[in-house]
Amino acid sequence: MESKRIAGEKALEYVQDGMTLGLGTGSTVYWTIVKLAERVKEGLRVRCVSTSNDTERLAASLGITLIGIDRIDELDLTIDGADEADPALNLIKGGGGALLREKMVASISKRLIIVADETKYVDELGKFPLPVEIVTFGWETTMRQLSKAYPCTPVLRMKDNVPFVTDNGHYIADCRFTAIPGPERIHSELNTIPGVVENGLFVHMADTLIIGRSDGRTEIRTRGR
Ligand SMILES: O=C(CO)[C@H](O)[C@H](O)COP(=O)(O)O
Repeated sequence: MESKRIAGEKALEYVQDGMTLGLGTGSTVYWTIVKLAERVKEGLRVRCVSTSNDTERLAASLGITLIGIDRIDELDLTIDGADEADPALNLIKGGGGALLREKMVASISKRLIIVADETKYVDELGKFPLPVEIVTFGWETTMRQLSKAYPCTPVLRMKDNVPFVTDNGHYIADCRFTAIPGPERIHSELNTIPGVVENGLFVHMADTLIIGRSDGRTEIRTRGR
């Protein structure tokens, strides 16, 4: 928890007065949001777009100003978490089920900063099952299509013994790969399968990765442009 807190709070150094921000989802960005709320109470002026109902509730409860995504064309900065990040800063996201809104928000952000503890930084993506958001209609068919197209085993995500439903009313298929050596190709191909809404690969999207270490230090990695 401490390394998540360190990473999450460090991201505040990139936030400036007057910015419009994207707020990610999860237990690391939680610390960013709590710290942001402290700064807002001290007078920082920001407007934020949230990536999930959970984040919206948290941010609103802490007095952060929220606006709908449709009210803006571009965000100055989005801060979000990740389930895995590789040296090229490609990511697996969606462990919390918010990948669709997270990707939409990231796609209109001038800069995407990822906050994560050191366990998330990997040489190659793929140990964490890749979350794929799928429509509920014909979900078993979509899962069969996924396992025909890729060397992966899709498992329907469950919560409290019933299928987990995303904020958008969809299911999640967690796809177990042994490795994802070519994330670019898989990322674009996956979304061509009918029934797939979006997948949790974020390719060439993150600009900066803030890694929180268990020894209390942070490490910053930046994507080469
Ligand atoms: O992608 C996500 C939610 O959809 C999260 O950012 C990801 O799962 C990381 O979460 P945490 O910071 O709790 O480890």
